[in-house]
Amino acid sequence: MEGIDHLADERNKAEFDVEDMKIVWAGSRHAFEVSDRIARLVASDPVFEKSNRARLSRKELFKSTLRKCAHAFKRIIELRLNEEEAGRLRHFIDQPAYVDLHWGMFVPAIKGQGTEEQQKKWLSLANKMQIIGCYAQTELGHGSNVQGLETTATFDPKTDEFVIHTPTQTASKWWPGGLGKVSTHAVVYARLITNGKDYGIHGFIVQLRSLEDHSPLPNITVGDIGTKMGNGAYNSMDNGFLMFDHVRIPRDQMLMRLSKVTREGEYVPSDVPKQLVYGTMVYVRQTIVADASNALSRAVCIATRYSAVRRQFGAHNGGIETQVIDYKTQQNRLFPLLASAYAFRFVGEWLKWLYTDVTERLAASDFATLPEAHACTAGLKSLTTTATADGIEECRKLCGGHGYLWCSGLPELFAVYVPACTYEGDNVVLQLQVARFLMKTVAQLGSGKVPVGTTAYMGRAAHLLQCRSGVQKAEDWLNPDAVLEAFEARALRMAVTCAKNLSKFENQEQGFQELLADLVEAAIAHCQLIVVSKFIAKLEQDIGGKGVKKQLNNLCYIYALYLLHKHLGDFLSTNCITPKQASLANDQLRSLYTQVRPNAVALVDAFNYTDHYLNSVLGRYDGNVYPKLFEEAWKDPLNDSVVPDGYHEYLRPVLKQQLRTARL
Ligand SMILES: CCCCCCCCCCCCCCC/C=C/C(=O)SCCNC(=O)CCNC(=O)[C@H](O)C(C)(C)COP(=O)(O)OP(=O)(O)OC[C@H]1O[C@@H](n2cnc3c(N)ncnc32)[C@H](O)[C@@H]1OP(=O)(O)O
Ligand SMILES: Cc1cc2nc3c(=O)[nH]c(=O)nc-3n(C[C@H](O)[C@H](O)[C@H](O)COP(=O)(O)OP(=O)(O)OC[C@H]3O[C@@H](n4cnc5c(N)ncnc54)[C@H](O)[C@@H]3O)c2cc1C
Repeated sequence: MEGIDHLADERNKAEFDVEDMKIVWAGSRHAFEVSDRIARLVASDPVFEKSNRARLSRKELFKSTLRKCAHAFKRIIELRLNEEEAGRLRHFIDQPAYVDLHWGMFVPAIKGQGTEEQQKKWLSLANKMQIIGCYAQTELGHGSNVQGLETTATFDPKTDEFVIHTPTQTASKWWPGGLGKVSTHAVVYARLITNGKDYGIHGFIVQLRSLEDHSPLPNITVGDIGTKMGNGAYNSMDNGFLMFDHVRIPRDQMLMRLSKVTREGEYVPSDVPKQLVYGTMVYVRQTIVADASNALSRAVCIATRYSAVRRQFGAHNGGIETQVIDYKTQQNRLFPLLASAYAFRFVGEWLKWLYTDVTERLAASDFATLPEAHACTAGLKSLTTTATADGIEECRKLCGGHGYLWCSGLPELFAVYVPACTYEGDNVVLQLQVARFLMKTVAQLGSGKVPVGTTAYMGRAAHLLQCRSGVQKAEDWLNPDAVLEAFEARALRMAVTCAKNLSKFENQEQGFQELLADLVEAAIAHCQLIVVSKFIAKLEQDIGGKGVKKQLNNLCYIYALYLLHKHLGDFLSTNCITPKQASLANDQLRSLYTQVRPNAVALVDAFNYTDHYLNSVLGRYDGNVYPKLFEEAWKDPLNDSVVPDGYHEYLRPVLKQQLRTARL
């Protein structure tokens, strides 16, 4: 059976050019070539082997992670990989590690919040990994409420130093990745106190461990917070705790790009918005949105290939059974996830553009788009990670019993991914930031201030608050204007209803707390509109390749109409559409599933994932699932011996006892 492509028939059915779709998925031919080359490099290197991760103890897993990171760094230098190539290398190695926080948060925090002088000093060390850093913000007692952090940094003018201190147990840093066992340094967020006054949260570079023997420096207590969910999974990461007992650092280790403390201890506030201290989180939230499509597409690739291999029922007169992918229920669960993976890819591309744009504006002291960038990164991070985590679990169920096996690749993917709903901001807390932004925008309607960017639609409130959908037949739901109008009207009406309900309260903050659940729903409706509109905008671009646009078109409308179906209550209760129009949307959705069906396997092939990256017996490229499931089963340590360890101590006596009882 080796060498046979069990999915060849599926691939032959495709009505579009997979190679062209690979370019669209990657973003450009260049991006495709880099990804393809680096993925193969990783797959062919035995050090990056990962199929045995579940069987390693925590210590073995951690050590193997250190080995992989060291080897990766060596390869980066040997092969002179540039930043883009190094990023792909880390991605395809596919093992959470301290380097994610070093490159993903420590370095960006210094870039964003350090002065030029500080950047010169610390980045030259960090870039060569002569120091390794993490991002130490969250404490045992506070994560979401950043303003509630308790760690203090008190300026001592006598010595020109800050004294970093953990005043209570709840003030202990708790969770930072890379902190537990690896980082030599951290950007520590603490309350700045000078001349007896508390100036709130600021970032400080603090050395934690000796660069000679790696032992913690005096008055620093540091360690790993313990094993996390899932075998393998995120346990390769040393999330840590950290306590300071009056640790002294030089004044110039406060990150001083935004605000400063002078030699005399005077606090010089920044002339830019103080929220820029949150800049690293905005950056990482943007990367998390881009990454959501990776995780979801991976799960969808496994579930789609396996659904084409797996057969149940439907055999007549000894014929073959039905492929489970042909069941409409399977399609109704799987294809919206396939469409979501593509949707998140394109909204991720757009968000990257928005982030670059706001960064350029900030450099030119234009802060006008910062609130929108914050709302978009927060809201889309929340929306895409929630949908991806739920989607991975749905893919596991789509694979039936075998999806529950570790070797399906899905349990570990879920366990690694699901904390994305919490880190970089709890997903509910983040949607509430969007809700605050929306309430402000609604309050300004009619004031002459024209909403722009992703809230531009609110400027057409007069129309959107009273319009009725013109859809009369199922195909009308393929009209971008009809879809956009329904999503815009729903989002606006939900936001306006919240604003109206809010205005009934004398105390606005009390009203906000009372209406939290409705506000989150309104924020989600707004974020879904962004994703739908960016997918539609993508279709308006010049996309070449045989049949590619047609497939993307189908996926775009599956995504939109699936959301419409899922949130039908919103659309009906806001009178944006009628029950008849909802039923037509459903008809159209079923028709789209039929059109996608012959292309499904090719649409996941377009992700161009190697078997190494997928690490899934069910998602193998060749579909040769059953013999490989046996191979994996035989590798399990329980099958090392025919009679298990413990038989003589614990099984035999029980069996014998039962036998004796039966004879009596
Ligand atoms: C070469 C190899 C490369 C390898 C690269 C690898 C890359 C991969 C990296 C990915 C790694 C991922 C690993 C995960 C690691 C996880 C890390 C973490 O989790 S770090 C900790 C994250 N913590 C949080 O996210 C905390 C969440 N809380 C908050 O963000 C905020 O406190 C809040 C948003 C809840 C606001 O709280 P609140 O008290 O209401 O607000 P404030 O008073 O502080 O401010 C209100 C004011 O500010 C505006 N605001 C808030 N946040 C921002 C922001 N980020 N940007 C701009 N503006 C912001 C807010 O809208 C209010 O505005 P106003 O006008 O006053 O209404
Ligand atoms: C795997 C992982 C890695 C991490 N890495 C890092 C790191 O590198 N560096 C770092 O500093 N931190 C890190 N964190 C911490 C992370 O950022 C926080 O856990 C996260 O911000 C959530 O904060 P919390 O734990 O305080 O949750 P809480 O705020 O305690 O949330 C608990 C519940 O309360 C609800 N809730 C909280 N506030 C509100 C509100 N205002 N309104 C309504 N509901 C609310 C939430 O929705 C949630 O349901 C990591 C966490 C994890 C899980």
